[in-house]
Amino acid sequence: MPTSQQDGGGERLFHGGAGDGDGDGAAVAAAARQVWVPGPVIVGAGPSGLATAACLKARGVPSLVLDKDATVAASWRERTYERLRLHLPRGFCELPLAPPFPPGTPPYPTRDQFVAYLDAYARAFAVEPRLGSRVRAASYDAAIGFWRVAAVDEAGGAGETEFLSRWLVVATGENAVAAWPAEGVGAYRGAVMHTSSYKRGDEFAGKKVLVVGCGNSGMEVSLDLCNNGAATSMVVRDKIHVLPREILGISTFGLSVFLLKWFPIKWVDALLLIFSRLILGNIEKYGLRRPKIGPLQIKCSTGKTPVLDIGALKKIKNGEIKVVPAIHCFTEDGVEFVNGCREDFDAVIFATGYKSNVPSWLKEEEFFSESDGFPRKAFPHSWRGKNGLYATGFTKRGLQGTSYDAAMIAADIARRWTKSLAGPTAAADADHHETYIAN
Ligand SMILES: Cc1cc2nc3c(=O)[nH]c(=O)nc-3n(C[C@H](O)[C@H](O)[C@H](O)COP(=O)(O)OP(=O)(O)OC[C@H]3O[C@@H](n4cnc5c(N)ncnc54)[C@H](O)[C@@H]3O)c2cc1C
Ligand SMILES: NC(=O)C1=CN([C@@H]2O[C@H](COP(=O)(O)OP(=O)(O)OC[C@H]3O[C@@H](n4cnc5c(N)ncnc54)[C@H](OP(=O)(O)O)[C@@H]3O)[C@@H](O)[C@H]2O)C=CC1
Ligand SMILES: O=C(O)C(=O)Cc1c[nH]c2ccccc12
Repeated sequence: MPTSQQDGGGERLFHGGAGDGDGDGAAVAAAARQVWVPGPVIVGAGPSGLATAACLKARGVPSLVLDKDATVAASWRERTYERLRLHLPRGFCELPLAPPFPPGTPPYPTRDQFVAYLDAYARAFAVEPRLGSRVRAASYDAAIGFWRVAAVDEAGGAGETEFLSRWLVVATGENAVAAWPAEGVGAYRGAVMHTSSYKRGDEFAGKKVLVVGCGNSGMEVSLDLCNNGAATSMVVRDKIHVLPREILGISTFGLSVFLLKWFPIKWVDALLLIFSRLILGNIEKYGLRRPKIGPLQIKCSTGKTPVLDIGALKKIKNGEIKVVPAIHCFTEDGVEFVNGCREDFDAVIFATGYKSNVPSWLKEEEFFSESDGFPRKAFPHSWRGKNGLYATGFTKRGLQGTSYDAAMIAADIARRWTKSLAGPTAAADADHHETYIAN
């Protein structure tokens, strides 16, 4: 953690880098509380932030990781349900430079196993984020060539600190905040929650529950509710692709990655759909209409993930999970669907996805879009902006995208770091190079 020394009215601090112990360098300006960070500031201590810090560390670059929550990987620890497992095989979910999951880990690790993996990863690279530090605002100060990152101490004690750094890595994730339908729930009086708060189904035993949305969250939460004795309905308002998680004993994802090395995406999609039909049957008769475009093509062009079925489909087929159409409006005790039918529900669980929170704190609109909070450039160009701004974990490619970003960002910053140590002329050359590449 940083050292601090009182100097006149203001506090001047120096941060020695994550896990590097107390700092020993010069301080910067004399505002209320400012900390100069020699390496990059990374906002977010999820898989993306941890992987970037680890890759930087491996190249000898210190960094400061900030997270608003009290633990690393809080999205996984706090905002997922208990029975969640990774839906991609563990080999596709490992972070860079780390040994594989420990022996005995199942092919699809549980949430707790993944959290333990992330804890061990942070420990192995001695990444020690400054936790409970919520970034309220960040902006580039062109006059001094530094990012000003204002972070609030969530516990209240330390107030607000402004971190100053040459480099800012945005690692707050694609799933930073729950997305709710703009219409709200009107006069509805039952229980309402989002899947990010859903933990387990036992509190819903014997209740009538409506799950709104049929992505992987909607499907898996519906299955969990059903397994816990809730009478479950799931809103399917549009076309969706449901694929078996495995085909002929091979993970559908792994098989796709392999086939894509040899065949065009359209052929691979066609093959996936043939196998899905053979394994899952005709799912259209259960209200699950397939889009015309194939699942991988949709994933690539929009980022929308196909459902990888872990058992919900069986429950849909046997009627335990009831597929219902879009909601027209909420009533006091339930909903009216677009087909005019009304039904009462004890609880409504929104499985309506997530949003980036970047526009709420990053004062920059050239690289990040203010409308969706994602980099304007898509993978594989989404990792670097201008003036030392980087983004990791915004590729819509899961943890594999995270690993790619982390490696690219660390290599790029390490090159500039080395030049900055070599002196101002070399550092200016590095910046010139950045402009050249970016344009
Ligand atoms: C339920 C679920 C299951 C998934 N399963 C898989 C899978 O099996 N395989 C796969 O490859 N991908 C999967 N993904 C997609 C993706 O890999 C994960 O969402 C992953 O956690 C993304 O990591 P991240 O670090 O980018 O974001 P997060 O894990 O969300 O981390 C972001 C961090 O930023 C912090 N933060 C946010 N705002 C601020 C702020 N203003 N100041 C300070 N800190 C802030 C948050 O507290 C959080 O700790 C899944 C996603 C979800 C939602
Ligand atoms: N085991 C695992 O590894 C799991 C992984 N995940 C991953 O987490 C990420 C987020 O998934 P998820 O939370 O499912 O979010 P998604 O964004 O993937 O899905 C949201 C769903 O909600 C629907 N929806 C949105 N608004 C409404 C509305 N007003 N009425 C009805 N339906 C609505 C969408 O339908 P439409 O298409 O019509 O907009 C879509 O089907 C994904 O990457 C997913 O793969 C999630 C759960 C488990
Ligand atoms: O969980 C997710 O949504 C992911 O991003 C993982 C993922 C990346 N590419 C895919 C293709 C099909 C299914 C899941 C994924």
